[in-house]
Amino acid sequence: MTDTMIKVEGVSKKFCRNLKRSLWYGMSDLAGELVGRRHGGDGGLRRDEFWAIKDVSFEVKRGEALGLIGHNGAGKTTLLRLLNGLIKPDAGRVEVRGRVGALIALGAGFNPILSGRENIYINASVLGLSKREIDSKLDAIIDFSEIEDFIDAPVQSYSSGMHVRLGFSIAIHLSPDVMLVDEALAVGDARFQKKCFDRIQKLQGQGTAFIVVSHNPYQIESLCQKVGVMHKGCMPPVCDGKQALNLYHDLVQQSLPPLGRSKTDYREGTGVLRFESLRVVDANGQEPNVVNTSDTICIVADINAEQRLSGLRFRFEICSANNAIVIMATANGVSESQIFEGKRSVSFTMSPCQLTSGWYYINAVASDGKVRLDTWQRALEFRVTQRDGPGRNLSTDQGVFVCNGHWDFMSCI
Ligand SMILES: Nc1ncnc2c1ncn2[C@@H]1O[C@H](COP(=O)(O)OP(=O)(O)OP(=O)(O)O)[C@@H](O)[C@H]1O
Repeated sequence: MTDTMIKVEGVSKKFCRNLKRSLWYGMSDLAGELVGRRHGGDGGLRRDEFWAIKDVSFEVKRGEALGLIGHNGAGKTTLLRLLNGLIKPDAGRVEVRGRVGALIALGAGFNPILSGRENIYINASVLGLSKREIDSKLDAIIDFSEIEDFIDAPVQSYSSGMHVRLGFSIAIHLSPDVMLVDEALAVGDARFQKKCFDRIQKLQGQGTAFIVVSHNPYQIESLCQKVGVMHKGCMPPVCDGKQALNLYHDLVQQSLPPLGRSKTDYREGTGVLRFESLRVVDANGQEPNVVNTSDTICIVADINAEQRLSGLRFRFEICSANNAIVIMATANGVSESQIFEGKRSVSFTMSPCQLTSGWYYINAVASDGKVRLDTWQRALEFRVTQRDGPGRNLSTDQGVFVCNGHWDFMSCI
C-alpha cells in the first residue's frame, strides 16, 4: 500500500444495547480468546447485539480527504474509533500508516485539572515527541489556538470552542500523516472554522490524509475529494461530493413525513447568519393559501446576521413532493461591498410561478462561499393548483414546470 495511508477491508463492529449482557459477553469472549475460541468474526448477533458498523471498506491515499456524513447513530464515530485503535473490529482489517492525529470526542485526551500548556506537553509526548521538539512547537500551537490568555488555566475551565481550538492546534502541529476529525469543527466560530479549513487544505497539500465527519454535507463537499454516506452502520462505496450530496439528501427526505401532512424542518450551518422566517407572497404582498400556476409569487426570507458579513451567497431550492429539485434560484453575485449585519430580507420573484399543480417545498441555503452559514431544509411547503373554470388547461398541468419557450415551424427544402 505505497500511497495508501488508510485501508479498511470488510470491517464490522457490533455493540450490545444491554450493559449487563454486554459485560457478560465481553467476559465470555475474553475467556474464549484465552482458550483459542473466538466468538465474533462473521458469527451471528447474540441477544441485544447489533451491528454499529457492517462490512465497510474504503481506502484513503496520501493527501486525500474522505468525508463521512450520515444521520445520528449511523456509525461515523465508531468508525473513527476503530481507525484510531481505540476499539477492535469484530471482523475485517484496518490498516493506518504513520502518525495519527485525532479529534474525536470533545475534550477527550485532555486532563481537565491540568493547564492547557501542560496538556500540550502530555498530548505531544504520547505521540512520541521529545521535550525539545515540543518546546520548539509550543509557541506555534498556542498562537494558532488563540487562547494564550488562558493557556495556564485548567482545561476544565475552557469553553467547548476553546477545547476544539487547543485540540485542533495540537493535532496539526504534530505533523500527522493521518488526521481524524469528528464533527469537532462545528463547535468553533465561523472565523476559526475557516482558519481550520485553510490549514486542512494546506496539510493535504503536504500529504496528510484526512477523514472528516460532519453533519454539514456542503462543508464536506468543499473539503473532501471523496465522501462516504453512512446509514445504519453500512456505507455504500465512496463517491464524489455531488453524488454523496444527492444520496444524503435522499436519506434526509426519506426520514421526513409526506408533504402537506406535517411541517418538519431540518437545520444545519454555523448559525452566524440565520433564516428567521420564510414565506411565499403574491403580487399584492399577501400570503395565499394556494398558489396558481399563472400567479406571480415571491419567496421572501427574513434573515439575521450576528456579525458583519460580505460576499454572501443565497439559494432557494424548490423541490417537488418526490424530492427532486425543480428550480434552483441562486444569488451568487451579491456584491462584496454589500454588507449584511442584523435583520434583512432576501427575496426571489417568479413571474409567473409556472409550477404545475401539486405540493412543493423550499430549502433555503446561505453561505459565505466557503462555510455553510444556514441550511434550512423544507423551510416552507406550499400547494399549487390550476384555477377551475374556462382558463383551466389540463394539458399544461403535466410534469412539474410549464416552460414559456416558443415553437418555430419551418418548411423543409
Ligand atoms: N460503547 C457502545 N456501546 C453500545 N452501543 C454503542 C457504543 N458506542 C456507540 N454505540 C451505538 O452505536 C451506534 C453508532 O454510534 P456512533 O457514535 O458511531 O454514531 P454517529 O454516526 O457518530 O452518531 P452522531 O452523528 O450522533 O455522532 C449508535 O446506535 C450508538 O448508540
